[in-house]
Amino acid sequence: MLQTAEPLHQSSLHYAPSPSAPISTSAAPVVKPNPPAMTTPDHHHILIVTGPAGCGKSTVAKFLAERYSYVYIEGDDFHPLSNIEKMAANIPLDDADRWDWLILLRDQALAALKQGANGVVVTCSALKKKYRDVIRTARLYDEDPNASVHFIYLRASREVLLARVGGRQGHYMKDTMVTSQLAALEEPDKQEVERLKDVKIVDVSGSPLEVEKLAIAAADQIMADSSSAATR
Ligand SMILES: Nc1ncnc2c1ncn2[C@@H]1O[C@H](COP(=O)(O)OP(=O)(O)O)[C@@H](O)[C@H]1O
Ligand SMILES: O=C(O)[C@H](O)[C@@H](O)[C@H](O)[C@H](O)COP(=O)(O)O
Repeated sequence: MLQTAEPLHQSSLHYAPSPSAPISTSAAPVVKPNPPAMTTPDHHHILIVTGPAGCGKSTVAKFLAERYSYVYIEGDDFHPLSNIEKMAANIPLDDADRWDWLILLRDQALAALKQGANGVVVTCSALKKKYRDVIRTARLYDEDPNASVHFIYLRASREVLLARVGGRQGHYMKDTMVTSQLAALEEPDKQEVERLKDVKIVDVSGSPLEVEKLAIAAADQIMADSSSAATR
């Protein structure tokens, strides 16, 4: 469901059930996962699943939210109607269209933690570094000293994006938008990854099951790093 930007209310959040089976597509075999390695109850992670349209943000984020019993926030649900109309008309958003949306997603994640969520998974393309920086400001507004923002960037080729956006039914974002998404994209570079240490890059060219495994590895690493930092 799409909704215009509005303050957080319970119905806009998706509380995931306890960790259980992976979310599977009809094509993917259902394989029992190993139990989550660690869910670090003392740490409240905000996992932002990023990348251009069609890379698999919603698929991966739903899966992670279920696995770790985190709240799932679908970024597309928080666009103002004007943004949806633009994208549906094949007009790329610009910076001015995105700022309020990014701030809203940041605040929705913080509000979910304040309401008692263990952690939060948010989908947000966050195509440019300055957009990720807006979300990074969460720590300035956060009352919880154990909360932290992490980005899981889903890397995919143009061909993969085109195939996945093209294969998706009923979404306002059409494959004609992939070119503008890639033009705007600033992949997290070495400096951002090594200096800020809050980005994990996941290759999403494989099958849903392969991607699930890589996403779990990235999230488990985030949680392990937080635990070891806390004990230092
Ligand atoms: N690893 C994968 N392999 C094949 N298809 C995938 C994979 N991940 C997602 N998809 C499919 O690709 C389409 C786009 O995925 P979606 O999660 O909606 O991406 P995004 O949220 O980044 O736009 C959906 O139809 C989804 O089922
Ligand atoms: O699922 C998708 O296809 C994308 O998430 C898509 O809906 C769009 O990329 C973003 O919602 C915001 O737009 P920008 O990526 O242009 O900021």
